[in-house]
Amino acid sequence: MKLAVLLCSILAVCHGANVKQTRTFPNYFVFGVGTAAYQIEGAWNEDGKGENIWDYMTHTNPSAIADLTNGDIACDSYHNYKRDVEMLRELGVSVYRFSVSWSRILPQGLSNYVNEAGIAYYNNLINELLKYNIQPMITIYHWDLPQRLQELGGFLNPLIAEWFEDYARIVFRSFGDRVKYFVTFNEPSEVCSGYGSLGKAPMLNETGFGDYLCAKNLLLAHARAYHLYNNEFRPTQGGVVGFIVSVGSTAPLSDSDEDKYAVELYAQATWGIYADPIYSKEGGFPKELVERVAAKSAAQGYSRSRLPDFTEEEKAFILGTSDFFGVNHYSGTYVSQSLYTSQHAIPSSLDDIEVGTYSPDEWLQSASWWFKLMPNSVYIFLKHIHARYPDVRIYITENGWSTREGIMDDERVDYYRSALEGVLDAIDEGVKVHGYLAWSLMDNFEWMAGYSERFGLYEVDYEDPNRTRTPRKSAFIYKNIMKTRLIDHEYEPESYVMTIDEGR
Ligand SMILES: C[C@H]1O[C@@H](Oc2ccc([N+](=O)[O-])cc2)[C@H](O)[C@@H](O)[C@H]1O
Repeated sequence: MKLAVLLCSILAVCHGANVKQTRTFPNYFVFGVGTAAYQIEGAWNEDGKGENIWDYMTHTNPSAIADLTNGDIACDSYHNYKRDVEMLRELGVSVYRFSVSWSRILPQGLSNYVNEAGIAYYNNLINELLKYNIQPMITIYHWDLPQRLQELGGFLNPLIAEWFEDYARIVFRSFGDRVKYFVTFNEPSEVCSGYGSLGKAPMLNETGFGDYLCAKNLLLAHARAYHLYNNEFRPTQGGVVGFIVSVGSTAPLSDSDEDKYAVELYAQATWGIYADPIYSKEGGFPKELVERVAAKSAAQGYSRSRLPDFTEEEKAFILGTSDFFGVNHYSGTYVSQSLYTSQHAIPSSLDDIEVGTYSPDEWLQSASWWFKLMPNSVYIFLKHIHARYPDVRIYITENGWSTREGIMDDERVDYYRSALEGVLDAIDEGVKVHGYLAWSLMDNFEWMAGYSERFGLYEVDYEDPNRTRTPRKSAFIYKNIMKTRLIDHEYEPESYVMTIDEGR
């Protein structure tokens, strides 16, 4: 036992190195990393790829992005995918989550024309991964809708469910013989924020309408793809299909019943709206949210609720359509009814529930304005999901920390160590967490923040035409955690030269 750990056990007061150090991750637990197509691929118009809503938005409205950049080249993974797989081997991950670009596969979004060069690119990547025993996890949709479909209304058009089903069929048919983990949608809240705010493409800003309509259509699209897999592909391919929700951690600002209820309302409005229809016992949108939006809509003079509800048939069609709960987690906040101010956009979902949030100044600020470190946040959100849906199998599909440029990223090292302690704490208490995928394999195009925020285990040099990737300190630390299956707070890399371990 190392000296610091020994002292810790004697004093029983630990900071960083602590008595839990020997806890190991269970055998069933998988580790990996994630990326997304628009954020890394580049080659925005190469080999027949069609335009998507991020191409369109960044080209027609460059000032929407903090540093006026775009994903035209990004990490150039379209040409560098073999180096990406080499990095995965260096790290020793067992799962790589990446997304496929709808408009690289179907340039116009619709299934009449398949771009074989796009299919070939993903086949090459998948085959390279499997050569080294790395399991691919495909996200079918990570925010990059073909522009043509946006011109037809995008997620505001109920036909999106059919368009998505057709696209998913091509993905399952092309890759499902080798890929056993699929995710239909990454973070519906962020997809739909593109229809209810200026925060994401296509920046429609139909607040309190567009986001709700998108939620309904997206859930129906997801369910169609899930049933399609069940009926046509699962019998021969035998994989799993999940859905990824972004869940922040929350705590009531005070012990009052109002603030405890505010936690519930906030959960309903920010993630229950997407998760309850699939994972709850009864299905459908969360009850109080439905009531509140209906009441607010009536008070605002609308003759029907701005939240279009499901029919009973639709509820049944969506309920249970996920084989696991994929969760992306970053920030946390205190919530309270007393913090609500009527300065929220009206109408909007936060105005509908009349709840406000607060993150103390003492919480460490990441490089992303929206992301402060709430103490114990990973444990808190895992317990919250478990309490809401006790039987569900959870995979943390994204978690990480943003910094500016620099290789010695001790903040990120501390972040990963304490996040993974939170995972172990939750597992100890019966939460069914089966995997953890760090965000991200490498720095990439961080949506509205461009390249100004960095989430990578590997730093990417955007000045270099080859987009050289260099491992950060956190890459060595995460590698050691995956290799030993425990969190050694004392571990320091012997050198900062990355190699591939035998057998990887
Ligand atoms: C850094 C990754 O963020 C994911 O999306 C978000 C965005 C905003 C929040 N939030 O809590 O405010 C959480 C997650 C996204 O899926 C991924 O692509 C990365 O950009």
